[in-house]
Amino acid sequence: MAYQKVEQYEDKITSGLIENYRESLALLGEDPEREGLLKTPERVAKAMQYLTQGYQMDAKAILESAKFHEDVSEMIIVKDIELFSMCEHHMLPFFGKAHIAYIPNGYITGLSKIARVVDVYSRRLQVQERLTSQILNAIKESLNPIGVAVVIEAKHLCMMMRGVQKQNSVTTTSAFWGEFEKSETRSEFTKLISSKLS
Ligand SMILES: Nc1nc2c(ncn2[C@@H]2O[C@H](COP(=O)(O)OP(=O)(O)OP(=O)(O)O)[C@@H](O)[C@H]2O)c(=O)[nH]1
Ligand SMILES: [Zn+2]
Repeated sequence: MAYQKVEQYEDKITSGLIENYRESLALLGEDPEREGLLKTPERVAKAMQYLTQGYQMDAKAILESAKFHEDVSEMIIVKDIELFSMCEHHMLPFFGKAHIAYIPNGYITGLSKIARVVDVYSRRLQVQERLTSQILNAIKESLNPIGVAVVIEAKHLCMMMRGVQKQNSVTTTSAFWGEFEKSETRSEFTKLISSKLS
């Protein structure tokens, strides 16, 4: 019964979005009834729901679902994690890579969970700075590590295909906590994320 109610609620949201996109097409000067656009409002509604599904996800639950006791005290780095998000100002994509490190304090998490946390926060309307700090905070609060570092490099379509129209600028944001606030730990991390696998 409860499940049915959730389903009905989700259907209502989807049909509301479809109606809105149909109207938007007309307002933009298109004919929503022409063949190629008939299913477009539905496709866009589904795409937008997919791209914002992070609101329904719990980063800490994901990290804790594969939390293992392990006496490791070395830096663990997962780098070059692709990310696709949408800027909250223009609802246009920004995309790039995240590099994440933590130093465990008795607990590690599954490596894939680190990449999943990136998806949880990037599949929302975002600014790159907040995305960076939300990832850091989730790891910090779930694993209670000795330190966490997050660096994100991204290109923003709102700066490329409109507005200032700069095609090559890359924005780098970073957040460091704990041991990574020390310059030697931070530089070891920076050195390791810049090295290429051969
Ligand atoms: N700090 C930050 N700014 C962002 C991000 N994504 C987009 N922006 C910026 O948000 C700003 C919004 O500025 P506004 O002046 O309100 O919007 P606008 O008139 O569309 O600005 P222009 O893009 O300069 O044409 C722009 O400078 C964007 O480049 C982000 O992730 N972080
Ligand atoms: Zn933007």
